[in-house]
Amino acid sequence: MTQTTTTPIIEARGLGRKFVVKRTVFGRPLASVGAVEDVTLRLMPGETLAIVGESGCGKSTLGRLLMRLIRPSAGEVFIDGQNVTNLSHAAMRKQRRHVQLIFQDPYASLNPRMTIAQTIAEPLMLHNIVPAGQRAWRVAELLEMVGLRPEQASRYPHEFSGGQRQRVVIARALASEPKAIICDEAVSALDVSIQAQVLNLLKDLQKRLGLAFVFISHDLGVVKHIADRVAVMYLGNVVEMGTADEIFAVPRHPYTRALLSAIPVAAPPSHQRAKAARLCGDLPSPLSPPEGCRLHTRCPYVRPECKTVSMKLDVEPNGHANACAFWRELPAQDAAEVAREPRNPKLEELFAAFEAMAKRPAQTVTGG
Ligand SMILES: Nc1ncnc2c1ncn2[C@@H]1O[C@H](COP(=O)(O)OP(=O)(O)OP(=O)(O)O)[C@@H](O)[C@H]1O
Repeated sequence: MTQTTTTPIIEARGLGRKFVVKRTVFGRPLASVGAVEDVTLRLMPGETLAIVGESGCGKSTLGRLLMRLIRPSAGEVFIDGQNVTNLSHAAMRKQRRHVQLIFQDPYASLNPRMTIAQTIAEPLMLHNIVPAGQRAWRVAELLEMVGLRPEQASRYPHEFSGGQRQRVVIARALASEPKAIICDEAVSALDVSIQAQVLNLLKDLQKRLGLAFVFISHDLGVVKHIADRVAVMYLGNVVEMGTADEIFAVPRHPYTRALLSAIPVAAPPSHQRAKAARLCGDLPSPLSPPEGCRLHTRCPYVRPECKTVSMKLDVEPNGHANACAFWRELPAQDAAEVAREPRNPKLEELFAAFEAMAKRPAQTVTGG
C-alpha cells in the first residue's frame, strides 16, 4: 500500500493500559493501576511531540505502548498506517524497525562486552539493512552522523563519557533507519551543557533525516525548546494537548498552569502568582484515582460538578485539546501570569549554547 505523506508515523486511538498490582491466592486480579487511560494522539512525520507530567503519570508506559513494546489493555496503535495492536512478536520485530526507543541511562542500554562497532552493527544485521561487506563503512558513517570519530568504533562503552554514550545509543537507533524515535528522559541524566549538545544533535538529525520524535520529559524548560506539540499527562490521562507555542503562552488546563508555574524561576514568584497556579495536597494513589475529573482533589479552581464530569478532551477548531470542562471560566490573568514566568538562567544558558552551536559547522565530539 502506498502511504501519503499525511499518514501519521504513530497513531494511538483510545489507548489504555492497566497493570495488575495485587492478586488473590488463586491468581485472580485484586487491584490494578490504570497507568494509561483513553489516550488518542498522532505523531506526524518530522515533528516532535513532547509528553510531560509528574513522575508516575504514565509517560513511560505510554511511550512503550506507542511502539508496542507492551500490549494495550484497550484501544489501538498504528505504526506507519498499519494496525499493530495485535501483531505477533515476530511481525512486531519487523515493524519496530520504524520506531526506536532511547532511554535515560545510556550505560544500561549498551552491552559492556560489545564494542561500539558491534553494538551499532547489530540492527544492521538484524534487519539486513546493508550487505555484510558494507557494515563497517555504515558504522563509520553513523558514528560521524552523531559527532563521534570512526576510529572510536573499536572502543567499549566504559571508555566513553555519558554524553558520548548517549550519542552511541542514538547511532544504534539510527542504524535501523527509523521514521521515529521515542526519547524517554533521554537527556535528563546529563549535565546542562551536554544536554544542549545532545538536544542540538537530535534537532539536527531531525532536519537532515526527517525524523519524528516523541520526547518524554518531566523538564518543561527543555521541552519548550524542542517540542512542536506538547501532551500534558495527569494520572494516566492526557489533560491538554496543543502546539508548544500555545501551551506555553496560553495554558488552558489548571494542571498545565501548575506545571508551568513549577519551572524554576530566577526570582521567587509573588504570593499572588504562586496561589493562582498552586495545586493542593499530594498526588492521589493511582490505585484509587478520584472519580470525575482526576485533578479535582487538588485543583485550585474546583467546583462541585468536577466530581462527576468526564475527562473527555474538548477540542478547539485549531486542534488544541483540553480536559477541563470549565476552562473558559477560569481567570484568564492566571494563565497570563504563568506564561510570563521568567525562566531558569541555567536553562537560558543551555539554549543560548544550543543556538550558537547550530550556527557552527559540524564537528566531532571529543569531550561530552
Ligand atoms: N510493570 C508495572 N507493573 C505495575 N505497575 C506499573 C508498571 N509499570 C508502571 N506501573 C505504574 O503505572 C503508573 C505509571 O508509571 P510510568 O512509569 O509510566 O510513569 P512515568 O510518568 O513514566 O513516571 P517516571 O517519570 O517516574 O518514570 C505508576 O503508578 C507505576 O507505578
